[in-house]
Amino acid sequence: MSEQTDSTVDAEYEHHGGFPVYTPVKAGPNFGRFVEALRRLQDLAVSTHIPDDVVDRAIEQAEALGDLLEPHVVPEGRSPAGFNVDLPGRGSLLMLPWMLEKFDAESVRSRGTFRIYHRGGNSAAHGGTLPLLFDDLMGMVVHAAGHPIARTAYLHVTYRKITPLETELVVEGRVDRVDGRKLFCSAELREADGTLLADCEALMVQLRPGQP
Ligand SMILES: CCCCCCCCCCCCCCCC(=O)SCCNC(=O)CCNC(=O)[C@H](O)C(C)(C)COP(=O)(O)OP(=O)(O)OC[C@H]1O[C@@H](n2cnc3c(N)ncnc32)[C@H](O)[C@@H]1OP(=O)(O)O
Repeated sequence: MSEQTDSTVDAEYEHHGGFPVYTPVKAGPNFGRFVEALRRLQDLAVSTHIPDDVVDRAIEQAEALGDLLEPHVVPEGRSPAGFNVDLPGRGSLLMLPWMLEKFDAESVRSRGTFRIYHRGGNSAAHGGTLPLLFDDLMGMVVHAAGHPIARTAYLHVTYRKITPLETELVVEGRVDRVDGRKLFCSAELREADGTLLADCEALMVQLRPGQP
């Protein structure tokens, strides 16, 4: 997405608080592969015990990669990262690398796995990675249901069972109730066979004009 300068394109944008107007920045053909290569590095960074000489070579190569990328830094909203729905995690390295499979006013559903770099204790997904999944989902739920951008006021996650790594899981959420600016949302994380792993209740609050 990039900042939109033509204010006539979306007159509704006055309702999106202080958010800038975004338009899609399409990822190039190899951008998904680039992000996946970085995710693989994250998996390896938390699951290897490498000898010092390999650490030194890895630092050299990682720093060289940083130098290659640095000149291409752009302002928020002008990178393809995070806004390409045909890529896992919409092409964002921060987001869970999941694929959207339903996005409409009724609900938003996505499917994917927690990876090695999401590992918490004893091979379960780290407890902090579930709120990340749910919070990002709630942003999409609000948008899919046709509401202006809202911010998360609270996000209550209930952990029902250990969330496994490298296992295909499904998350689905929806807006349950609207009360003025308040959108009460819920979501569940399940295994492929429907077993409930965690659920979430969130309050999303629509922003006032200019609100950050
Ligand atoms: C065409 C379009 C294309 C768009 C295409 C792009 C899509 C691109 C999507 C990007 C999507 C970004 C999604 C961001 C998702 C995050 O926000 S993630 C960041 C985590 N959240 C934050 O940082 C939020 C920080 N907190 C805040 O900014 C403010 O506290 C809030 C949440 C905006 C609320 O503040 P406020 O506006 O001053 O609200 P306030 O008047 O105090 O309260 C309003 C109502 O909510 C209630 N309330 C507020 N907080 C709570 C609470 N914690 N518990 C219970 N009740 C509460 C109040 O009691 C009040 O109720 P009523 O009296 O009206 O009944």
